[in-house]
Amino acid sequence: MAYAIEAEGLVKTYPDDVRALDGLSVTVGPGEILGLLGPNGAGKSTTVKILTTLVRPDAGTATVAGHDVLRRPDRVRRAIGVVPQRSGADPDASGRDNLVLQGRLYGLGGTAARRRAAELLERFGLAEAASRPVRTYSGGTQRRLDVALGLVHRPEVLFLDEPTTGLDPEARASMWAEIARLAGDDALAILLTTHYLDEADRLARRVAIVDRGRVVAEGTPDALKGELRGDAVHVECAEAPAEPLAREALGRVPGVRDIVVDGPRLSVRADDGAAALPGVLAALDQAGILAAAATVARPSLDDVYLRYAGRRFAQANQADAGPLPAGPPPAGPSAESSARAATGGGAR
Ligand SMILES: Nc1ncnc2c1ncn2[C@@H]1O[C@H](COP(=O)(O)OP(=O)(O)OP(=O)(O)O)[C@@H](O)[C@H]1O
Repeated sequence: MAYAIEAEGLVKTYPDDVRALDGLSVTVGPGEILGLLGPNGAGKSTTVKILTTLVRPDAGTATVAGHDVLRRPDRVRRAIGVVPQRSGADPDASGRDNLVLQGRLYGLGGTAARRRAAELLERFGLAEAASRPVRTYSGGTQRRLDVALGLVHRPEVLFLDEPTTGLDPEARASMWAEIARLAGDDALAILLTTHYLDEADRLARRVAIVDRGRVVAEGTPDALKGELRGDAVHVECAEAPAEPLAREALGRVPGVRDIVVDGPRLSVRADDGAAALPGVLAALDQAGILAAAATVARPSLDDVYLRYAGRRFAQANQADAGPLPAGPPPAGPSAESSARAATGGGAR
């Protein structure tokens, strides 16, 4: 299969030894949405910048729409649409004028640019707002215009960098529907970065979980979740226990595996979470560890992240994952072999 995006072993170190990418590899096929999911600082934007020719990698290779990003950046740029985190629209110009200008920048004649602008205004439900200055737009309307701007020149590959950050639930849902249509009807290859687990779960056919500059797991959301046999049992302790003590106590509970101790939050897996819960609480009690709350849940992408990155997604986000100069491998099983299993061998 010819990939629309193929990146292999990307490495990028910024000044002061900030290792933003540490051997990241991804592929995206035509008509496919790949969700690049990771907490703040994981390396998602740097990946997008390399693939859109804005930043040079220190090592690794990448082709986009069949063109090498280092050797043919001009061709790559013509083949891609980019919707950056921060809107590039002129706030004082109208939505229509922004679209027409974008068309002219891509070499369309005046009539063709106006025709394309009208098409996109219609398609993205912007016809009513078309003549108003962009600064009067709501967040959702502005974001729809940003996507329309990325599509003016009919790209083959679309990069969406956190497309729904800051949008209200209704605007997010409508953006999700539009993105799904772009991959479905228009067969665009879409690389979407997000730090919303639910967004990746809903929208992406495949998800690559990025942590500290590398892909730690990749597959369909269902395959990734399906790999986690059984239920997740989460216990929130009144205060953070000593890790060896908590591990030892939980390790004695029959049928319990994949123990993660993350401050006051303890997590294990069990085939039948509800049946295991009393034993888990009793073991903690015996060890003098006071549980404040406990939940049993079917696997979520958060559990997938926890398994491969060794910490909870929200915590990594808050902590600003930050760079690791030469960090240790994540906790858990061999990320690469499991990731391959999740995708039937297709993971990179
Ligand atoms: N121009 C730069 N100079 C120095 N360090 C940088 C630069 N750009 C990014 N970094 C650092 O590289 C790491 C990865 O950043 P990147 O923006 O790629 O992550 P991200 O996953 O996109 O995060 P976010 O969701 O916050 O955008 C972070 O530690 C960031 O601080």
